[in-house]
Amino acid sequence: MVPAENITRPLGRNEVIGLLFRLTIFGAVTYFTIKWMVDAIDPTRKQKVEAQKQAEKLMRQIGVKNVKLSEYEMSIAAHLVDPLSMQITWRDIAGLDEVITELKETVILPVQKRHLFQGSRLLQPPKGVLLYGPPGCGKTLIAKATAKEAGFRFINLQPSTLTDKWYGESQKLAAAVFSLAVKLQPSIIFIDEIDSFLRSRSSSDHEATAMMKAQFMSLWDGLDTDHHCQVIIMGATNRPQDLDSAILRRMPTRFHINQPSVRQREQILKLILDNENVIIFIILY
Ligand SMILES: Nc1ncnc2c1ncn2[C@@H]1O[C@H](COP(=O)(O)OP(=O)(O)OP(=O)(O)O)[C@@H](O)[C@H]1O
Repeated sequence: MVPAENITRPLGRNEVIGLLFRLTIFGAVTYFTIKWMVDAIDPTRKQKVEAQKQAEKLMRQIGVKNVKLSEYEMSIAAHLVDPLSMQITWRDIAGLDEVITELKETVILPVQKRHLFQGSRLLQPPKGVLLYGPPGCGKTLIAKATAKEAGFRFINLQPSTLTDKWYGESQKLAAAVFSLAVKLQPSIIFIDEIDSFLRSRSSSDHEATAMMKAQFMSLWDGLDTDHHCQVIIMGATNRPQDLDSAILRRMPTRFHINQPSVRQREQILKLILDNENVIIFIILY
């Protein structure tokens, strides 16, 4: 039997410290055990670690220092394109001079010569640019050359990057796309086949997909309200008719990259064959 005086006796100072110490140790062990278990059962853990390493490498390569990134931003940063590896310039595109001139005037100049355009709300660079037209006609080429020539950071966003099976994770990744682009500005978020990701909303959409689309649009609006923000979303699609009308509204600057005409084909062939040793055989009958 416990003597009555031991039950009611207040704890001494050393006992309180000992108890707190044991509780702290217990809490820490529990926390790390649960964290280890969650990591062990997460099949995407390895991918995340790889993405983090890739992101750190790319950030060093593009010379970004003293920018602290969250875990989600790191996942997105793995899709940054190293400008040194990006070789495409305007000179690598043939037959699209008009599109290039318009892109320079409406997208690049307002960012590069910001001080000249500051007073006007109408002359601000667009927050959304859409390149549309049949496959293989140079949309991706134009997006890469724009980033290279303008000196923008280029986030090549694969829609699959944003899909995560854990509830709420996709929204955090979508938010990270924008916060990362703002941290690295001036930057271009390029979404190839944007229709597959931001197609017209329908009642058959999964709840998580619908929420992500809505969040993506509200984050996009956030860019629009901040006139000093130098982030441009550039989308490319073969099927503009499938895009959500709310997305189309956010991409007021659109370029139709159509199939090249005969003259344009000639220019493309000339460019491609420029550095090749071509022997032309003329067979005379
Ligand atoms: N105007 C052009 N000048 C030079 N090369 C071109 C041009 N258009 C297309 N090409 C060539 O075709 C290839 C495919 O172009 P690109 O990937 O930009 O097409 P796309 O429109 O983005 O296609 P998709 O819709 O299938 O993604 C390029 O890598 C390039 O070699």
